[in-house]
Amino acid sequence: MTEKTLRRHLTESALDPNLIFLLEDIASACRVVANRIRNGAFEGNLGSADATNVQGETQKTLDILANDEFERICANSPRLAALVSEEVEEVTWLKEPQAGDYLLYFDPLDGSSNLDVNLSVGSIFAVMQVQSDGDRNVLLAGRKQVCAGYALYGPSTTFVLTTGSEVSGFTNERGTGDFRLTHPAMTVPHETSEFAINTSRYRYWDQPVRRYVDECVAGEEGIRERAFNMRWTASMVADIHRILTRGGVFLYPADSENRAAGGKLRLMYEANPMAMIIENAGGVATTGNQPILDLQPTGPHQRVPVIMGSKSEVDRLVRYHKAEAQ
Ligand SMILES: O=P(O)(O)OC[C@H]1O[C@](O)(COP(=O)(O)O)[C@@H](O)[C@@H]1O
Ligand SMILES: [Mg+2]
Ligand SMILES: [Mg+2]
Repeated sequence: MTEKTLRRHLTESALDPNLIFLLEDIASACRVVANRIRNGAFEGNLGSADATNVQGETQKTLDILANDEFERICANSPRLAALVSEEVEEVTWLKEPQAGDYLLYFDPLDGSSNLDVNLSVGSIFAVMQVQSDGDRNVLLAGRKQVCAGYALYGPSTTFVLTTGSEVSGFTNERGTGDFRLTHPAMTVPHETSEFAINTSRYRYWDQPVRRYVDECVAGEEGIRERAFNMRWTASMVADIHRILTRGGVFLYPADSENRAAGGKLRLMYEANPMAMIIENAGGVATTGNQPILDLQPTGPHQRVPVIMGSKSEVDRLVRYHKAEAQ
């Protein structure tokens, strides 16, 4: 472990000072959200709010509070032009956009069904840039992300960030409140014997996903000739953090039940940021048929199929999808 704080890590980088400003605001928002979650039971903030979001999902009180904290804190950033949040239908414009201004995409609270049972949740974010003066197009492909990250509110609060190449993990220190670099240069091992998928959806799956999972479950007797383990936390942040730490493959594929909606997870503030992190850590992120980061978005709340993690397993899943398509 190094003594380096997130602030030092950012100020020693070659990043635009306005982006550093924004990233420090995002980290502050995550710190505040962590406290709101920790004190949720005392402040009467567990449970559902009397509202649904743009995806028709019941909002938790903390979904709304977390969104408000992100908005309140990040609105300070002088070159932040717009916010795209899971919890807000319309894009929130903060200023007249100028080329190079920043666009923040975020899922303020991910895995919020875990809140009431005191399991891990997180926040996910990505930053892109306005392409030209006056351009209000926020539907940019994930390859244009200038940075992406997440906070995991688990036994400790962890902040994971990539600004282009390396993926760095910071742990929030009680007392000082600093995020300290505890996991430099995180990498996803290429090989793994662990998969993550909600297996209660087996009846809806397409053949390539069934084939893959059936072969894993067959263990030593099957064609994989080894035992596989399965983990599913129902919080993408927690599952991806485990995969960044010890490898694995995460699947929320298109299936017969969610296909009409495009999938389950949202492209702009779930799939894209996690895909950038996984790719920069040496993993692979795909819909099954194409790299997530190459998708041309069609809407700010678009849903997509997601398969990401250790290269050898994701490559295998892509092969199974190709074989099915032939
Ligand atoms: O309940 P399911 O179908 O297993 O879905 C779990 C998935 O849904 C999500 O909770 C969606 O995120 P939100 O809580 O932000 O809506 C992911 O984090 C997770 O991977
Ligand atoms: Mg989410
Ligand atoms: Mg959410």
